Amino acid sequence: MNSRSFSLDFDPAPLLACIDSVQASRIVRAAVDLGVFFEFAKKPGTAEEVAAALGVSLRGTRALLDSLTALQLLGKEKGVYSLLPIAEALLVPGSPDYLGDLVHGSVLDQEWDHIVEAVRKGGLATAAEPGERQKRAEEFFPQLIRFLHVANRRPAIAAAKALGAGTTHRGMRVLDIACGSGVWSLAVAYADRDARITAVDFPGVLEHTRRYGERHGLADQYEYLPGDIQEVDFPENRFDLAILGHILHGEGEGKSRKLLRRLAKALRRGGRIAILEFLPNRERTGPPEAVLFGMRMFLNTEEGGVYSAEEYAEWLAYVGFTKTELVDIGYHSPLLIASRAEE
Ligand SMILES: C[S@@+](CC[C@H](N)C(=O)[O-])C[C@H]1O[C@@H](n2cnc3c(N)ncnc32)[C@H](O)[C@@H]1O
Repeated sequence: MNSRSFSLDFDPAPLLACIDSVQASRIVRAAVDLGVFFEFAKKPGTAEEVAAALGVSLRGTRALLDSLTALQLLGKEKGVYSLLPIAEALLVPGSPDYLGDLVHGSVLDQEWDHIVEAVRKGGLATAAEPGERQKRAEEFFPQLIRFLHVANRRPAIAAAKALGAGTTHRGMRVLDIACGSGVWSLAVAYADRDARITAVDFPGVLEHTRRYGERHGLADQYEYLPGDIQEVDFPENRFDLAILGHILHGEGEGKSRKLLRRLAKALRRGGRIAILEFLPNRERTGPPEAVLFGMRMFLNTEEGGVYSAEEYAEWLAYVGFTKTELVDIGYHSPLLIASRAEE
């Protein structure tokens, strides 16, 4: 017989959370597939009414609707369920910020199924000719920027405030590098009617940027510079602010440093660089979102990775931006503002 023992000398929660983590996404995916949010967009209803409308079981509908309520996507009062604003904006098909198709498994997540192979081989991303890189980007990024336009919108408002848009820094000339939807510069344009934005991205993505600008009534503050950020000519000595929102992680150290050197020339006296990035600590032991994002970069890119605030500060100092300030904008990606010390 074994000796008497029953203790567990550690907290199993970190692993249990990993094992359980699939639940929420599968519940939301099922609700999207069954048309639950579309049904509630017509009117609130009881489980009985929704089950009848969707032609599915009452027991399953109750479990699903209660789960969605616990996940804070539906409200429930006296047995009647209704969409909360988050579900109305993000999960009803046809909404401008619809993300339901992404919950359903998207191009953004395909690489995770090949993680074992990637770790064995040292990566999955294959080198691409410049034209091919642009083609891949123009296919992949329109979907990602739809997600980022929602995820980054509130942090962008906080960042624009921290950058003094419309207050201490009126009428800034802003270069939004690899702008995607333009979410970070749109917040600056919204805060300051006199701000002027030059948006840089691949031409096929800039078509989307233009539409976001129009949607928010801010398009008249924009001009566009299409091309590869590593090759396009930036006008020299022209800008007050260069925004690098979630781009350096994909470029990796060598290309990021090269880009920063070119941006330093594009900025005029007093100009600043704003970096929005996942920032792991230097040992890369946390925060978890930042470190795990490094795994995503390993899977999706040839050279990308995550870098600490100290590493970015070193790269920035090398191109003359020796003053750096880290601002908490209530997000997994803080705002790093860099300027030249003498200014
Ligand atoms: C992760 S998204 C970030 C978008 C936006 N800055 C944000 O934070 O929401 C990366 C963007 O960089 C663009 N991009 C990536 N590599 C690029 C390159 N070499 N030249 C131009 N744009 C590029 C993509 O098209 C995409 O819009």
